[in-house]
Amino acid sequence: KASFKYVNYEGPQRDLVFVDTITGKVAARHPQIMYGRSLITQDCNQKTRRCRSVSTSSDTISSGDQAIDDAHNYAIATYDYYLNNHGRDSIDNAGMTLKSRVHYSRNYNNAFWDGSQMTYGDGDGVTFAPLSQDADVVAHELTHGVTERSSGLIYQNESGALNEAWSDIFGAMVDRQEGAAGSDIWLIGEDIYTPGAPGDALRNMADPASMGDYDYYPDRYTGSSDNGGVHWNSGIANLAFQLLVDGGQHPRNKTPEVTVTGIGFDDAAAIFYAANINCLTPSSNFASARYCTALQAKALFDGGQLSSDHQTSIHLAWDAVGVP
Ligand SMILES: Cc1cccc(C(=O)O)c1OC(=O)C1CC1
Ligand SMILES: [Zn+2]
Repeated sequence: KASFKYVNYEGPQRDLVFVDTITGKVAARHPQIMYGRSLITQDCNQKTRRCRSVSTSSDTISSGDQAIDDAHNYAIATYDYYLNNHGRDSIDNAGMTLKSRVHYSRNYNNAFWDGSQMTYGDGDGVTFAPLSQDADVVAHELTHGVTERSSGLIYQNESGALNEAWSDIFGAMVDRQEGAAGSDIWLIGEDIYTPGAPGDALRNMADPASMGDYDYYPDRYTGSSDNGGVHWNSGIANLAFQLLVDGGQHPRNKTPEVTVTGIGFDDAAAIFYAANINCLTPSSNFASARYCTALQAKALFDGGQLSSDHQTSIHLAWDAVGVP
């Protein structure tokens, strides 16, 4: 049976979307509300101020500068991902203009969301190539904006690791939409990290420890570096998401051995998106993430058999990474 319920997302336009309660996917959007992408992409020309606008096109561009084109075009891809899969109209769910700045500073090995825009360095050519040149990086930065406007997860310690993980998770989902397949989906920054050394990545969601990150809650980092390990402990939630999608066991044989039944990309992403906008709060920790993802599985799939199967998989995925 296919039943529909309309979900009234918050936001000035009060978007109305119809969610299929069996699949959890957006089935239809309110016909009267117009959706239009709005973008501004700027070239900072290796400076950090007075960047000049190079495009305000709502469609893809080909300026000849790959850093500019990728920042602009991957922002469009990320906007489309959130609208088509989750019924969200931009970062604020009210059509906010997506602002990006590229060629920021000199040899800048960084990309960041600053509360109102995405900014990408060119990298130093050794550690990083220009950082907008990977779809998962652009979607990662834009998702920091989504998280800031929804759960507001504080960027330190456990809430900060969840903030980072949600950005990697939706970065992977957009990478997949743009053509990544198989294990490449789970590599973060693979197109821009160490351009001279193929095959590595900034992070690996399916085996975080292979890139030096944490993959098991009892072993988590509890120091103060990296804002309390936000880019390191994110591996714990990243791995939980990958196991929820694909099924299987922890890649480094933890005891007790846990085997997860996968539920696929669409349902896992719907549940994690709903947790961010409906349940997680600024100070949520890993235990809250377990609670919220299980709760949203029940809410999205209406408490039926599919819902209980999904809840079982969610609990096993968090068990597998040692989250209580
Ligand atoms: C390269 C970099 C440095 C510091 C913070 C971030 C950050 O945005 O958290 C960052 O970008 C990423 O992690 C994106 C995913 C590759
Ligand atoms: Zn980040």
